Amino acid sequence: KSKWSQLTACPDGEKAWPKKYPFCGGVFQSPIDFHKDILQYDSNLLPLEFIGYNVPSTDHFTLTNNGHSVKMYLSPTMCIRNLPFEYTASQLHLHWGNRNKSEGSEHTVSGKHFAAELHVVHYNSEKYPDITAAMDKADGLAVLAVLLEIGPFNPSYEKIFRHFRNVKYKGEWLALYFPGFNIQELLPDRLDEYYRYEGSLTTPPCYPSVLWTVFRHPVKISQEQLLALETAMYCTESDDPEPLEMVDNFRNVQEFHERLVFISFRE
Ligand SMILES: NS(=O)(=O)c1c(F)c(F)c(S(=O)(=O)CCO)c(N[C@H]2CCc3ccccc32)c1F
Ligand SMILES: [Zn+2]
Repeated sequence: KSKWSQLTACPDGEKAWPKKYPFCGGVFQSPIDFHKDILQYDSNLLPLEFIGYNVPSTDHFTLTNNGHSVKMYLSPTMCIRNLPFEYTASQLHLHWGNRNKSEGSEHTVSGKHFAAELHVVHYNSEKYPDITAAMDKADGLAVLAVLLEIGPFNPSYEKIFRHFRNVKYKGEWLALYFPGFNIQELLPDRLDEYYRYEGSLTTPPCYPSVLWTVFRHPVKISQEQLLALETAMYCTESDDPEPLEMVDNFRNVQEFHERLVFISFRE
């Protein structure tokens, strides 16, 4: 990141994280780079099954800017099967770059960043009562990741992006009613093709508690939708005299020694 982007971006200081959050300097850290000599095909990796992702319009979602990402709380009726346990949805959020460098994904493939990345965070509701109890347990969380790249306008993503303009500043929140919205519209078509590995939260406290599923196929959003994401959000509060743009809110890839990433597809 250039000096300027560091100056204008949220003070991320990921190098300083381990001092305050020891797990950030520990093992099983995410994100990572997927490259061929750490990938291993696993025929037991089944397509994920989503329950309750087609949420009724009576449900509302809370969208909030927490100063380093925009997160949307999801309905607890949403869950995933076909993982070692049943995992219940908690929230979704995104990571992105900046207007001069639209390479803000967290995971990379053969060293290549994608434009942005969507994360849908779930917790193991079979073993833990809520995400707070689950988030520091080795089998506590499951995060679905979608790599985003530039292409045609994406009406499904627009259903959430158009509200981001109303939570521009840290601390702002919005209760949203979506007339019939299937969160699965945000995922790629091939739900059977994904990377799977055990990793961590990519933000402090970086607990090594995440079963990662990164879908192989990227989803396309338009240049304009991406630019709106890269320029609309601030990590500061609305009355802050020195506004800081929320850009480059992705963690750099972590060392991945003696570990394998399992893939559900044959290359
Ligand atoms: N990239 S990621 O998927 O690892 C990831 C984030 F990148 C991120 F920013 C957040 S957060 O909630 O916005 C801020 C930190 O809590 C979470 N939130 C998770 C972590 C802890 C927690 C507790 C309650 C609800 C959600 C979360 C997260 F899982
Ligand atoms: Zn994330």
